[in-house]
Amino acid sequence: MGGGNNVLVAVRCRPMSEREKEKGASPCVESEDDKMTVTDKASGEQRQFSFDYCYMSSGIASDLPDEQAKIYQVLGTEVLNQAYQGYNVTVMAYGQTGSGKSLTMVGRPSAAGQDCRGLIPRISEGIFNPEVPAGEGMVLAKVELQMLEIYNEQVRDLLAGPGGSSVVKVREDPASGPYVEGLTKHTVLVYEDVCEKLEVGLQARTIAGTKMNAGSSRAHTICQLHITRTNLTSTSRARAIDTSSLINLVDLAGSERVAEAGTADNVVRIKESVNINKSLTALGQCIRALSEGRADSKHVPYRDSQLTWLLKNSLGGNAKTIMVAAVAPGSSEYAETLSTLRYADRMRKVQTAAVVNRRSVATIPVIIEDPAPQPVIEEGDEEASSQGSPRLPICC
Ligand SMILES: Nc1ncnc2c1ncn2[C@@H]1O[C@H](COP(=O)(O)OP(=O)(O)OP(=O)(O)O)[C@@H](O)[C@H]1O
Repeated sequence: MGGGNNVLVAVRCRPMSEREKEKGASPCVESEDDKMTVTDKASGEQRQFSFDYCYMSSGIASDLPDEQAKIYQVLGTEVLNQAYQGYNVTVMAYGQTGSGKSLTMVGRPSAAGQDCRGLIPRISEGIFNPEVPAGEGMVLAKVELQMLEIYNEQVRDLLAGPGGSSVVKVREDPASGPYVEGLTKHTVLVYEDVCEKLEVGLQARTIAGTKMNAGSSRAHTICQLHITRTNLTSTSRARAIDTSSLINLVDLAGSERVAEAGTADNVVRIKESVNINKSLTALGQCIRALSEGRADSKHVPYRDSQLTWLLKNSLGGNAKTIMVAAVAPGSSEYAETLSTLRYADRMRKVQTAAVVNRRSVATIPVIIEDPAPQPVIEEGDEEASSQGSPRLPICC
C-alpha cells in the first residue's frame, strides 16, 4: 500500500461548480496518469505533483456512478484487503470546502437507479460481501460501528440515541493509543444494519449552508468499523488465530475563508470556521513533523487538537492510511487547490507503523453467546480437539 507503510495519497478533482462559472473561472487543473498539474492563470506558472492515484471528473453528470464505483474499486477494496489481514486502516478526505470530500466519503442518495454511494457505504457493504477474499478458513465473527463528529473541539457521539448527539471525551490508553470514552458501539449483523445506523448518524451531523457549499460539513465526521475475524480451520481453540481491525473513515470539514464562505456576519459560522481551520492547521503541523522524520510523539503535536489526538495512530502509529485530497478545478480556487496539493504531497512522505492485530479466540467477545463454552484446548491435546470444531459465532 503506497510502498511499505507510506500513506497512500489519491487526489480527486470535481467538475467546475456553478459558482466558479459565474465568477468567470477557467479550468486550471489537468491530470495525466498519476500526475496532477495546476496552473496559475495570472502568471502562467505551473506546478506538477505525483500521487498514487489521480481522478479527474469528466463533468458529465451521468458518469458520476462510474466514477464513484472506480474510486471504491481501487481504494475501497484496498481498505478491505488490509482490514482482512488484521491491519487498522484509515481513509481521510481532505480539501477546501465544497471540493467533494463528502461526495467521496458518503456519496449522494441514489436517484433514478444510479448508484452514487461513496466509500463509507460501499466499504460497509464490502465487509459483508462474500465475494471479497476472506482468507483461508477465516470468517467474519463480529462487526461493530461507531460514529462521532468533532465540532468546535468537542467530540460528539452521533449514535447516542433519540436525544441526538452527546458529548464524549478522548482518552489515551498507554498501549493502544487514543480512544473515545463512552462512545456507543453498535453491533451490525448485515449491511442493512449499517445503512440504518449511518442514516441516523449522518442526520445528526452538523451541516449548514454557506456560499461555498449548500450542504457544508461544519464538523469532522468519523465513522469507525471494528471487525473481528476468526479462523475456523483450527480444531484447537487455543491455536485458533483471530484478527481484529479498526477501519476509520474520516470526512474532514473543509478549510474555508470566512469572506468567501459568506459567513462573516454569523458568529456561529465564524466560530465553526475558526475551529475547523485551527484543527486542520494542527493536522498540517503533525503531517509536517512526521514527513520530516520526527516520529517521536514528543515532537509531533498530536495534542494540539481533538482531531489530531484521535488520529494519532492513523498518522504515525498502528494503521495503514489513505488520504483522498479533493480539489476544485476553477482558476478562482487556484490558491486553495495548490495548498491542498502541497498538503497531500507532504502526506505522501508520512510513514505509519502498522502491525497485524492478532489475539486468542478465547478473549473475543462474541455476538451470539456460545451456549456451552468450549474448554480451551492446549497444543498437542489431539483427543480433546478431535471432538469437533469449536462453536464460534458467525454473523453472516
Ligand atoms: N466529482 C464530483 N462530481 C459531481 N459533483 C460533485 C463532485 N464532487 C463534488 N460535487 C458536488 O459539489 C458539491 C460539494 O461537494 P461536497 O459537499 O462533497 O463538498 P465537501 O468538500 O464535503 O464540502 P464541505 O467541506 O463544505 O462539507 C456537492 O453538491 C457535490 O455533489
